[in-house]
Amino acid sequence: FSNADASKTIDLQEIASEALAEVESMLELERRLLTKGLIVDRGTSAAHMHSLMVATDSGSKQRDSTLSASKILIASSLVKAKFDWSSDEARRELPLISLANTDLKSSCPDSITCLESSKYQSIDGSCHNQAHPSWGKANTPFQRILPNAYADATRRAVDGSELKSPRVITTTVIQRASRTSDDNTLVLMSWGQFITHDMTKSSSFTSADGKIPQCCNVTSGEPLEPELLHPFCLPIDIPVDDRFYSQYNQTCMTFVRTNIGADYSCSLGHAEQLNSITHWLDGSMIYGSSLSELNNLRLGQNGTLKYSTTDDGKELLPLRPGCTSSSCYFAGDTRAHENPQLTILHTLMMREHNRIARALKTLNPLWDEETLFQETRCEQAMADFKLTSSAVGSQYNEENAVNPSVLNEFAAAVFRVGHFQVQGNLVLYDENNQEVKDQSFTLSNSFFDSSMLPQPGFIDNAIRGLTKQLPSSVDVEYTSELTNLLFKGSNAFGMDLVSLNVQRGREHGIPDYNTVRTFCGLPKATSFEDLSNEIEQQTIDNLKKVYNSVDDIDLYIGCLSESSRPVSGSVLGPTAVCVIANQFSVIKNNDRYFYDVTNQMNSLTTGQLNEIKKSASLARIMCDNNNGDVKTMQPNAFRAPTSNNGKQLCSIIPSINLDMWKDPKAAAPSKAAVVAPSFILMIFFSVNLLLY
Ligand code: HEM
Repeated sequence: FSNADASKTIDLQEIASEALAEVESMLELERRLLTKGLIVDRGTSAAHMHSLMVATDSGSKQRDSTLSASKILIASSLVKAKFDWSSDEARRELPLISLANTDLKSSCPDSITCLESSKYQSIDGSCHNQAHPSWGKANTPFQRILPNAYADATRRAVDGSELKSPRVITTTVIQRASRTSDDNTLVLMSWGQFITHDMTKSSSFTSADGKIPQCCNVTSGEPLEPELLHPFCLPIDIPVDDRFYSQYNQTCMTFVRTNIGADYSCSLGHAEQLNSITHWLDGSMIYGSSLSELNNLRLGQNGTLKYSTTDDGKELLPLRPGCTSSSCYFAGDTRAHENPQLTILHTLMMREHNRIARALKTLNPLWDEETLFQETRCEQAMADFKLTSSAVGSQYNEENAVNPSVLNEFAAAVFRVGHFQVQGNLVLYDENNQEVKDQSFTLSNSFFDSSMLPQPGFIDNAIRGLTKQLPSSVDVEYTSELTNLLFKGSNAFGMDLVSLNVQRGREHGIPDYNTVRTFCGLPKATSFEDLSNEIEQQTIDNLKKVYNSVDDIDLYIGCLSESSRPVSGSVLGPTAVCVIANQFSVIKNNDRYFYDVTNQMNSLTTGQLNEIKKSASLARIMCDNNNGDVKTMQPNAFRAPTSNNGKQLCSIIPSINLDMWKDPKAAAPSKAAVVAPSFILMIFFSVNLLLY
């Protein structure tokens, strides 16, 4: 090793055996906890709903990956300790130690082989880049802009002490929501969530039978005794005098760590959290991230997706067989029914897919089911979401491509700032723009409840609400529906999303705000006062109460605090804009299947590309796929209807001319008719977020 003490030697096999034994004893502890019932079971309300958000269908695969990575991680720590390496030395030296000749070899991820270059992108996101087939694949690790900031199991304050409980950060820094945006509509928020669910899902560790460990004593509301704590638990302390939870005697909020994965190089080194869905903007929330999910969603007729119907024949998402709960719909992402607006977006996209599949069938009657499905999968999303791209499209160069994976800083901290836009009360409007009082609802009463969707008028009234109601506007102001009542179900209290976000960032070892801010080109702050250009004084005063040093601020909290002074033309501050722009640029520029790439065998024709750029819009999707009563829409649905974005009749909002996809040979798709299979989801949104 380049810097190791040559007098020290290590027996790697011995270390491997020690690591295997340590994981075995962890599993033994888990078995004992399970027999005591320390798992989150159905019906335990907030914790159960949270587990729906963070558990995954591929749980057992992820569990195996986590256990394997844990063995490698433990072995790495043992080697680091033996050589007395600093974190920097360990980061440099450990990846040089191969595990090929040890018992840990079987813990390394299997390598992936690709078919010859494929016309359609794979459903699990693999093989976009033949030389790096795992890039962007589901169940592979996040990447990072900056090295992780672990002290031990989480991040600590710079003086080595424990950081204050995330709940104390919430109650000190976060204020009650009171202000709304002037010019955006609530669909901007919902779209942000929809895009998130295309790109990232940090799934929590589950037991062998797919259940999330319970990390608090559910009877007393207190922390569990240490010997009863599952090794993947990292519960959040709630102070006894908490302004809300004290009335329910809750001093503990359950929290389970994210699954991890090892590097494909099969060497020692740190582990990284896994993204359990494809990293690409490929519509995985519509189509799933695995073949089994996709097969379960396809109808197998004319390229369409499965659906259920209302009494009057309107298509809704398909229903899980035998389901009796209030959230029985399924889509490509398990979080689809987390709130009714999100379920509506999923419904619109499923309808749009089926609308396009039927239109392509009419245009090209000889296309078989598979061709219709694949062409629609590509075409639908491209047509649905107009991206800002150059008029001449872009070029993909495989040799220069870099890893496009989702950034851990983005997923575990920065993009979560979108939560501030959430409204606690959702207002629905009828065709006369009058509130429909008996259908308007609060978020806390509708988490994972999509039973309203089949009600007459509900979807159309909700579409009008989404495109009329204004999102909450101010950074450190949150609705209490999220900070006290998240996933409350029928209980009196729920969880706190801000605490979960802060804890998730620390658990993922996300660097502090000042470090990332400096990476983004802002001056490094040496005192809290140095933040005054980006953060309001009142917020700085509150930050000082909960952080000892300006180098301790959680990235998510720093980015939230910044957005009271957004960069010109954006709703976000400079650090958030920098990380988000970095993320979308890396995903777009390294995707062979991106819709506007013009130099691939499967690229769109110029005519098709122009058609999409000219005419694709969310307004059009809403016009085409509502229940029949939405007759007008502002052309830019993300912006409030104003004089230069006034409501128009749906009939005059531009729509894509699908004749461009007519296959001249009719019997089989010609190259010209093969649509570059990439999705256009994000820039539509991110441009709004960054620039508006
Ligand atoms: C009603 C609206 C929303 C609710 C109830 C909600 C709730 C949640 C919850 C419970 C988590 C997981 C927390 C954890 O345990 O780590 C989460 C994660 C996340 N949310 Fe939201 N969210 C909403 C809207 C949004 C919006 C509008 C955005 C962005 C514009 C967003 C971005 C994210 C991101 C990036 C993650 C991390 C995803 C991952 O990697 O797992 N969310 N959200």
